[in-house]
Amino acid sequence: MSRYEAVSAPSEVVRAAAAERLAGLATPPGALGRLGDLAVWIAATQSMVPPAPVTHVRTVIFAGDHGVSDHGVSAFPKAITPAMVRTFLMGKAGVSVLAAQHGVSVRVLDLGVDDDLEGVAPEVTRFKVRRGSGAIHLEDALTTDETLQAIAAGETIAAEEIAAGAQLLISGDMGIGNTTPAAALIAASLSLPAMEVTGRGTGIDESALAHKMAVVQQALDRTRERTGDPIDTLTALGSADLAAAAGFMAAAARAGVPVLLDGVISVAAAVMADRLAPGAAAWFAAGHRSTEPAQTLALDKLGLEPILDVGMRLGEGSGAVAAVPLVRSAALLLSDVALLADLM
Ligand SMILES: Cc1cc2ncn([C@H]3O[C@H](COP(=O)(O)O)[C@@H](O)[C@H]3O)c2cc1C
Ligand SMILES: O=C(O)c1cccnc1
Repeated sequence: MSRYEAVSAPSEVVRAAAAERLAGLATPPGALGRLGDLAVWIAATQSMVPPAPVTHVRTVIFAGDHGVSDHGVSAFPKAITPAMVRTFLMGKAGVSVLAAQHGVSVRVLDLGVDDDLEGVAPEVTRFKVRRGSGAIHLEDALTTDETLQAIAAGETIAAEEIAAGAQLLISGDMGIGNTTPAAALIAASLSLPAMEVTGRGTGIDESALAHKMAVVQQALDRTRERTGDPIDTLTALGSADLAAAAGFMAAAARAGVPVLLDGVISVAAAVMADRLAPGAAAWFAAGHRSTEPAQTLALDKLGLEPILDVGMRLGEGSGAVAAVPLVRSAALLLSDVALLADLM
């Protein structure tokens, strides 16, 4: 199936040329630290040395509800999900404020919110697959057809964002309960037990955390035979919003457009994208480290070191958007700092 075709990495020749330019800048070797690595990565993804300024950054928030949210895994009720979709549309969410400050566009899409979102613009629900997903410890999240529909939606959305000029894409999330399927997808993909991946999400207490771990473990035990395949894994343990985010990232990588990852939901989608399109992770950078344990475990597996580590655990794409100024600075340093050889 073509969906599982490997993705070629950013050009090694360009990467080497970018590394050579970095080494020749009028700075001591290594003095730019991780900004230097980031600059080399951006240049390689652009296939351009020096890299172009990263002006067009676009965020897509994939919204959806999760059957598990009725089973004591979150500190909040699922009615928050449609309320937050309306808040993104008003430009008043956490990510909205950061994105406005940094000149990043935000588009929110309802893939599976358990509400008909009456009165919102039709383009918000254009890709809706269903209302809510199955409670993954008891039943599959989706049917196979729904998973394929959601992945295809994500691919279309990526193509639209790229056609609109995106040089860097961010996937954000909104959906009460979504840290549970995100942890389950990461556990299934990395062969880890629930105990290692499950975190507090919106801030559950000790006893709710023990219960959430049991829910994740039950979901893993229920589906163990089917998680060798990424589409089956998304059907069993994911959701429409997570499958669409995975399709979005896989399509970005195939198109040669870099993606800046956010917290545990975004990184779970990235793990799935790298399974759907092996090698896709070479097109991803990690915006920040979330407090969710699964996110760090998955970033290690993908070989990614987060840019920021400031204790954020919001989701929505916020940690990635907060890192955008550093990505921009990295590209600009590699293009605009003098070469030491030109000074002497
Ligand atoms: C007001 C509010 C705004 C949010 N924005 C993102 N999330 C984040 O928290 C939720 C995931 O955590 P859990 O799995 O514990 O429910 C998701 O909605 C995620 O997008 C929010 C959560 C709340 C309550
Ligand atoms: O890691 C995240 O992005 C996250 C953590 C908790 C709740 N929502 C999102």
